[in-house]
Amino acid sequence: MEFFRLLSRGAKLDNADAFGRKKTEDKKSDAERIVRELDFFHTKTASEKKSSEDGEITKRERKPQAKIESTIPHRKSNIRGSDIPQPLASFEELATRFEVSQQLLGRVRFNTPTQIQAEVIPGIMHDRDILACAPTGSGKTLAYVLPLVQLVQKINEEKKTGNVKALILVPTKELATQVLEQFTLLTAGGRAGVKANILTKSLLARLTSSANGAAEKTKPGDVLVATPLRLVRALDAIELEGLRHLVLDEADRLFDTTFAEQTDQILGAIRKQQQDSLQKTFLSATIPSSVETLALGLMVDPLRVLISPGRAAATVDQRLVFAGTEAGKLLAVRQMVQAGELPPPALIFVQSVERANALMHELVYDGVNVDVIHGERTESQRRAVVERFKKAEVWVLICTDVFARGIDVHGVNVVINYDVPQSAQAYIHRIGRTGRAGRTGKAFTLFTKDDIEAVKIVVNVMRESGCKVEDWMMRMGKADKQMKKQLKRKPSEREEIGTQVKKLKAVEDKKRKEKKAKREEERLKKTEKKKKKKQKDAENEQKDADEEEL
Ligand SMILES: Nc1ncnc2c1ncn2[C@@H]1O[C@H](COP(=O)(O)OP(=O)(O)OP(=O)(O)O)[C@@H](O)[C@H]1O
Repeated sequence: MEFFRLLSRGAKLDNADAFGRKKTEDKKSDAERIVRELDFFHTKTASEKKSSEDGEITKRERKPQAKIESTIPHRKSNIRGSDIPQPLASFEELATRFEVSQQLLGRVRFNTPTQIQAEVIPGIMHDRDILACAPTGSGKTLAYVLPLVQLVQKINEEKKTGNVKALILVPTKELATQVLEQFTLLTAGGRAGVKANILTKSLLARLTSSANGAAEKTKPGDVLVATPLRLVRALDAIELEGLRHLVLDEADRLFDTTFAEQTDQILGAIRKQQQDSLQKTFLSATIPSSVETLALGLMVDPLRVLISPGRAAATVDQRLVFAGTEAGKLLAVRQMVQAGELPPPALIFVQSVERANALMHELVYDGVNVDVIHGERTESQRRAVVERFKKAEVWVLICTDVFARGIDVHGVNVVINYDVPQSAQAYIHRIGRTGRAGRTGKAFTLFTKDDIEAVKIVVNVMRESGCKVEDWMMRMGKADKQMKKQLKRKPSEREEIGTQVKKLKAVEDKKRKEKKAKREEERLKKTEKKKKKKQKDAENEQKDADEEEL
């Protein structure tokens, strides 16, 4: 049973009303009921999987459901599931425990695994399904890229088919590029016997013509990194038989309303074509309980790794700034620029494309080295902007939520939420663009008197993350549930950015036009005067000539 059909009956908890669900229904019991019905990957029949630690091959019967059997409370992370593998103390340990080659280990640029890597890497090496939640910037990408390179290398050594062995699904093209970069690094650009590709427009075209017999055979690569919409278009052209690993990076985003239908189609196609058992890894810095229930329902005997769930990265210093009005927000940003409180690289998040463009015009007017990224820019424009931002050719990047997830730009110092984000998840991901990989960063959220409800959500995250919360913030109370849903669905209505400036400009323009008209009038008068004088002179000359003749 496809999860989308089930979702449309009620498990799409974040946007339940859009699916016609009664508001009063109990989310949790609904999701649990759906999970009971779900058998997406036919996992209820016991399947045997290989597991190899210390070179030893063991056979294990996989269990059908998300059964929490043990927890290890002494670990800093909260990891649950049966037969929990030992965490990884060092990358070197991979050589002895899982026969990972020194060449591959040599390409890892770090000495010690992060907490999430310590748990997820052995989990994937043991062929376990994993649901992982860990803060932004904690190294979740390497946690799956490293073991997958090793495992796919092994598969290729045994039998090279050219089919996809590992599929990585991500919500944006920028994130896909970033993930591919990690694969490229660890596979030495494909020289290590594993070829990774992004599903680009041109690869999609080649795959489609090759499937239609119109062009020579094209293979997608051993590892394919794709965004949902493009992958849906490629489904008929890709052989998924032999697919052994599936990763949903930013899993909660892939299950939300924007992508749910496409993710469902992809999972349906995998189920149809893929014969062997499939190892699944779902990760995000935010996994709401509804998504957790749903994800666990798609897994077999999963490991659930929860590191500071629902919290923003502890390395981000979070501040709230009351700006009074929309015009006050612009003024606040201008003051920050002048006071040097926006050391580059910096990101400014707004809630819409129009607002991103408007804010950019304002800051360009002030001489700030700024650019903009949003969903209405072309793919090549987006790529170029990210490149320029990474090279510090752009100091301040204004973005919509397209840039909020997964993007890892070295050393972003400050994130400004020019518009208060619409959910706790959006807030956590946006501010997580700074304070990454152990570095510190600052996040400012500007708000007006109309943002009080949305700010309550931010205050709650701040409190949960252990941030200093002032008394006045505590007195705001909790956000209303209904309000939260409403906010998630639709951003707040706001006065246009730069309205005040526009008014001033309009007055100036009017004055300028009046001056110009006056100058023109004077010029015309002068010309007329000159003309008349010329005419008079000519008449006088004629008169003189006539008199001389007489
Ligand atoms: N073991 C490690 N030690 C130090 N730095 C690391 C380690 N592993 C990864 N990093 C670095 O940490 C940064 C963040 O990693 P990554 O982008 O994978 O984070 P993430 O957890 O996926 O974040 P997000 O939730 O925002 O997507 C990257 O620059 C990466 O190179």
